[in-house]
Amino acid sequence: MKKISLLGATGSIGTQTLDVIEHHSDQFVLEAMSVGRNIELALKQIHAFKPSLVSVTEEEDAIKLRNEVPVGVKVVSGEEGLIEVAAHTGAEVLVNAVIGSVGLAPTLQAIEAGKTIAIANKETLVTAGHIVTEAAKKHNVSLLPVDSEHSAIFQALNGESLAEVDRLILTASGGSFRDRTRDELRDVTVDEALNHPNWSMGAKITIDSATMMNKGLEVIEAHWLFNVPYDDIDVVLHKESIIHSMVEFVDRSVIAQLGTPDMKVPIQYALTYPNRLPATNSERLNLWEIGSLNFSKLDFERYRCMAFAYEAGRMGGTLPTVLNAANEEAVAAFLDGKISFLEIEHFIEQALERHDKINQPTLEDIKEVDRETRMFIHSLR
Ligand SMILES: NC(=O)C1=CN([C@@H]2O[C@H](COP(=O)(O)OP(=O)(O)OC[C@H]3O[C@@H](n4cnc5c(N)ncnc54)[C@H](OP(=O)(O)O)[C@@H]3O)[C@@H](O)[C@H]2O)C=CC1
Ligand SMILES: CC(=O)[C@@H](O)[C@H](O)COP(=O)(O)O
Ligand SMILES: [Mn+2]
Repeated sequence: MKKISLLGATGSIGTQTLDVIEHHSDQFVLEAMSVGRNIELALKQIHAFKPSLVSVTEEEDAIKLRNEVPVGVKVVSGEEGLIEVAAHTGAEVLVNAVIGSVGLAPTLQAIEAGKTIAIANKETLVTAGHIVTEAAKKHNVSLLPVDSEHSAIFQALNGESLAEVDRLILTASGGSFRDRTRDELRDVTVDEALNHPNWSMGAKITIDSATMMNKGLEVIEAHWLFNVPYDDIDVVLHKESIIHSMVEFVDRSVIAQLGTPDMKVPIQYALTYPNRLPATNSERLNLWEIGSLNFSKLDFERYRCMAFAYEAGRMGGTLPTVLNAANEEAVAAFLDGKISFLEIEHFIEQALERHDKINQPTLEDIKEVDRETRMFIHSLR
C-alpha cells in the first residue's frame, strides 16, 4: 500500500486524485488531506477515505468540522495545518494539488521529511524553483510531475539521457479565447473566460490558460523540473490537446506523449511511477475519430503573458516570484469582477517593470517579494 497525503483535496486535481485512490484502493490509501473552505465536500471525503489528519484554511471551519468527523480524525488549520498534512509521518507521497504559492512552505517541509512529491502546484516551482529543486536534491527526494505537459515530457525522457535532449516542446491549447483577436478581448466576461475548450479545471488555471500565463508558468516549471535552459524550451499551439508535449533529441528524433485530455492519467502515473496500472475510467484515444491534429506558431504579441514569463524566467532572481504573485492577485481580481481581462496582463507588466530584482533570493526574500507584489496589485484595483 502506498500511503498518500493530499493538499487541495476538494479541487479539480484533488478530487481526481481521490478518484484514482478509490479506483486502486488495493494500492493506495489516503493518510492525510487538506482543503480550503469547502467543508461540505471535505466531510464527505473524510467519511469515504478515512484519513487520520485533515487541515482546513480557517480555524472557525476546523471548530465546526471537529464536531462532525469520526473519532480519531485530527482536524488542524492554517498554514501550520497544511505543513502538518504535507509532512505527515504516516505518508510516503505528497500530492500537492493546492492552488498558488501557498503550496511552497508545505512542499519544502515535505521534502525535508523525505516524502516523494507528486507536484501539480506549479506556482510553487515558479516562485521558488531554485530553492525547491536544491532541497529535493539535498534530501534525495523525487519531484514527480502531475501537470499534463510535464508528465508527457517526463514519460518521453524515460530511459533517455538529458545530455542528448535538444529541446522540449510544450503544447498549448490556446485557451478559451484562442479564436479572438486582442481587440475582441476588451469586453470578455468571466463566464466566457472560464469556458476552456478541452479541459475542465479550477477557475484560476482556466483563466491562466485564457491569458496563456498557464503556458508561461509551465515553461518556468519545465526549466526547473528538467534543468533545461529557456532557449531550449519551445511552445506550439495545438488546439486538440491530444499531444501533451514532446522532446526533441539531438538526432532530430521527437518523442511525444498522447492521450485524451484527462488529468487522471498523469495523476495516476505520478502515483504508480515507475510502473503503470490500468486506467481509472479514462477514455481510450481513437485517432480516427479525431481525424487530424493541428499545430501553429505562437504569437508573442497576441499572448503577452508568454513574453513576460520567458523574460522573467530568463532574468531569474525574484522576477518569477513577482510574475506569479502579480498573476495570482490579478486573476483573483478578474474573477471577482473588479478588473477587466486585459488588465490582468497590464497589471502584471507594471509589477514586473517596477521591481528591483534580487539575485539568488532566500526564502525570506521570496516571501517578502510575494507579499509586497500582492499589495501593489491590490493598490491598482
Ligand atoms: N485542474 C487541472 O486540470 C490542472 C491543475 N494544475 C495545477 O494544479 C493546482 C491545483 O489546480 P486546481 O485543482 O485546478 O485548483 P482548484 O481551484 O480546483 O482547487 C484548489 C484546491 O486548493 C484549495 N485551496 C485554495 N486556496 C487555498 C488556500 N489559500 N489554502 C489552502 N488550500 C487552498 C481549495 O480548497 P477549497 O475548494 O476547499 O476552498 C482546493 O482544494 C494548480 O497549481 C494548477 O495550476 C495543473 C495541471 C492541470
Ligand atoms: C491539463 C493541464 O495540464 C493544463 O495545464 C492544461 O495544459 C491547460 O491547457 P492550456 O494551457 O494548454 O490551454
Ligand atoms: Mn498543464
